[in-house]
Amino acid sequence: MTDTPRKLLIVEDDAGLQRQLRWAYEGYEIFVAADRDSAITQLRAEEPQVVTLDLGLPPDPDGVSEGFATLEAIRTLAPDTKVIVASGHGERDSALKAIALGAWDFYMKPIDIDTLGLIVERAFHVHALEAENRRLAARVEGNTALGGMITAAPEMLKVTRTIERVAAADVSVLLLGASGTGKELLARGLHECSPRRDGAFVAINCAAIPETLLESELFGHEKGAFTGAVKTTPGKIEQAQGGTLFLDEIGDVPLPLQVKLLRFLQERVIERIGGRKPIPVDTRIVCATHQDIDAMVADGSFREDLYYRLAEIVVRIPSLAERPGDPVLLARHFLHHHAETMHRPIKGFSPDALAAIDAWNWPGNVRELENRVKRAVIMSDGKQVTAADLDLAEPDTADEPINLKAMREQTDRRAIRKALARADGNISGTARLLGISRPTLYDLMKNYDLQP
Ligand SMILES: Nc1ncnc2c1ncn2[C@@H]1O[C@H](COP(=O)(O)OP(=O)(O)OP(=O)(O)O)[C@@H](O)[C@H]1O
Repeated sequence: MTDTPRKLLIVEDDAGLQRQLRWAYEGYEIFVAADRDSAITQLRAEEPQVVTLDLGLPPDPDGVSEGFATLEAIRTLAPDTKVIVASGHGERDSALKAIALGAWDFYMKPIDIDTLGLIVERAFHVHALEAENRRLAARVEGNTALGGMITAAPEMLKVTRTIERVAAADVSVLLLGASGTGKELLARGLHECSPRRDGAFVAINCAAIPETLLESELFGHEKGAFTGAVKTTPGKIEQAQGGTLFLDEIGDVPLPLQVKLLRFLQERVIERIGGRKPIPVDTRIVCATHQDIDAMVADGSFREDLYYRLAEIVVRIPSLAERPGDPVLLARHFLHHHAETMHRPIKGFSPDALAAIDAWNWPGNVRELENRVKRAVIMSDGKQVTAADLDLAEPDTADEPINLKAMREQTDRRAIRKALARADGNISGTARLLGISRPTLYDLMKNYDLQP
C-alpha cells in the first residue's frame, strides 16, 4: 500500500517505561519525547503516523492538563496522526475525554506490551488505509480533465488537450470512437471551453430517431406542415443558436437528409418543414460516429462534400481497453460516486475485483464499466465489491485461446493495438514501443489484419 517508513512517537516521561517501550516493538522507527515541547518538535521533524501519549506529563505529571494540551497540539498540527493515550488507574474518564478530543484509542496502565502492541499495529493499519484513500481521492480529482472527464492515460490526455486547443477556433470537429468511449462528454467539454460556452449545448443522437422524424427533429416544422404538426416547433439546429450542436452517430443520417444538412452548412440558414422563410442560424457543429466513416465515404453511403464540412478536425478516441490504468481509475470513481448517492457503506474493491477490472476487455467501454459498478454497488453485501458482484468472476473460457500459438497471437494483437494507440497510429513510433523493426511490425499487422 505504501513504502513510507512506519514511525512511532512515544510521549512518556517515565525513563523506565520509555526504555521498556522503546524495545517493545519491531518494524517501526521509534522516537521518544518526555514532554510537550519535545513531542511537538519530534512530530514536526518526523511526522510519525502513530503517537502513544501519556496524559501525565511534566510540569503536571500527576494531572492530565499537559497531556490534553499535547493532544490538542498534535490534532492541530497533524490531524491524520493516530494518537493512543495512556491513562493510569482511576483515569478512565480522562481517557474517554481524550477520545472525545480526537484521540484514536486509549489503553490503561500498567502497560501490557502485547495488548498495546496490537492497538499500535491496528493504528498503523488504519492510518495507511486512510492515507491510501486520500491519495486515490486526490488522484481522481487530479485526473479530472476536460468537462469532468476522468483519465490518467496519456492516450486520452492527448485527446483532451487537442479538444481544448481546437475549442477556441470555430472549426467543425468529428469525434471517432466506439460506443461509450466518452464522445458526448468530450463534445460537451469542447463546448464549455469554447467562446460559445454561454450558448446552449444541444445534442441529438441521429441513430436513435426514426428516419421519418429526424428531419423534423433537426430542422423543426411549422404548424400544419404534416399530420400531427399541431404547433410550430423549432428544430435542434435552431435551438443551438449561438451555441454548439452535437450530432451523435452522424453516420446514420440518411442520404437525402445529408444533402439538407450540407446546404445548411454552406449557407448557414435553415427552413423549417412547411416553412417558407429562411432562418439564419449561427451554431458550431461537433459530430461523432462509431462507424468507419472513411469506408462509408468510399462506398458512397456518406457524402464526401458533407464529410469535409463536418470533419475539419478529426479526433480519434481510444477505447477503454487502449487506455491502460483507466478502467481501475474510473471504476474507483464510479464506486465512490454511486456508493455515496445510494448511501451504501461500500469502501472499495476486493483484490480479485481489481484484477478482473484490469483483465476485462470492456467492449462497452466506460458506459459498460459504469453500469457494472453501479449494479455491483446495489448488489454487494460486503464493504468491498468483489469480481462476482461485477459479474466478472468467471474467466471467459469461451474466449480463451486453446493453444500456445493462439494465445501468443492474442497477446501480440493486444500489445500492437495498445502500442498503436499510444503512438497515435505512427508506425515507427509503434515499432519503437514494441522493440521490433518496422518491417516486422508491418508483417505482424498484415498477418493479424490490423490497421494503423
Ligand atoms: N473519462 C470519463 N470520465 C468519466 N465519465 C465518463 C468518461 N467517459 C465516459 N464517461 C461516462 O460514460 C457514459 C458514456 O459516455 P458518452 O455518452 O460520452 O459516450 P459516447 O461515446 O458518446 O457513447 P455513444 O456513442 O454510445 O453515445 C456517460 O455517462 C459519460 O458521462
